[in-house]
Amino acid sequence: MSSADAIRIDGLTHSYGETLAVGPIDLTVPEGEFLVLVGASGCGKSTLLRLIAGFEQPTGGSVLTGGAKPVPGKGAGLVFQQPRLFPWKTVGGNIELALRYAGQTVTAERVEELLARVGLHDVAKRRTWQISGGQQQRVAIARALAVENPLLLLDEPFAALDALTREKLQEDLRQVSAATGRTSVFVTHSVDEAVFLGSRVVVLTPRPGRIALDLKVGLPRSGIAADELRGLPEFAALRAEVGHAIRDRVTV
Ligand SMILES: Nc1ncnc2c1ncn2[C@@H]1O[C@H](COP(=O)(O)OP(=O)(O)OP(=O)(O)O)[C@@H](O)[C@H]1O
Repeated sequence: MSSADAIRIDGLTHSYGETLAVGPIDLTVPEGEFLVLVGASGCGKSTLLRLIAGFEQPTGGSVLTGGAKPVPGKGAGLVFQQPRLFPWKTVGGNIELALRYAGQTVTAERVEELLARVGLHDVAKRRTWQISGGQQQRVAIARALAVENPLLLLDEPFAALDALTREKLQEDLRQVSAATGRTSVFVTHSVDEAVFLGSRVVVLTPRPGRIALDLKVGLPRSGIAADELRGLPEFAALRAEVGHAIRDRVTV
């Protein structure tokens, strides 16, 4: 494993009972990459993410993050489809908990700085139910960034949001990613989202999930407006390539 590899997956398989859900998969993710896993429903994207987070143990092969076996709850910042904030805490209180859990110094400045990073201002004292769903998901991302682990794992974090909010969060996450350089693995069903966010897109086959396409996305990572990016001919070409790779393998 090169020291610059954030994730290394070798001969990975995962079965639920008799059913092979994932693999075999070999995949190496260098530091700083924004990897998007995309594929049809049930192809094993979430399983693969849970294996990288250490929540599940592989039934075959190995997963290493930062050169070691992932430790559940410690190895990465995690964001799920639902924000999963603590409703009895304020917005700031939720960030404080994450900082404390990560063994970091808790200051009001640090909390504000993390919230500002995801575009939130003056909400630290509010209750989580006093902010919108999109804002709650921003808090969840800020909480994941509070963990100073370089790995960020996101499982369809924008799937439950309306289209406009989703686009705004995609745009902001792209900027956060460019600014922090965190190695990220992002799971989605959306081809558009995959190409918009990823520096690399991996398409999985229907179960068992194997790598059908592993594509480097050479689009600019910063300094370009979302509309301009989506309007590039290269964007359309990548979208078509990823879309074909998914459709070619799905029988309906
Ligand atoms: N805990 C479990 N026990 C048994 N089978 C499971 C379990 N979790 C997932 N599976 C099965 O493994 C396969 C992969 O599931 P997984 O949730 O990883 O896919 P996915 O690509 O993330 O799906 P979706 O996009 O619909 O969320 C599916 O067939 C699913 O039914």
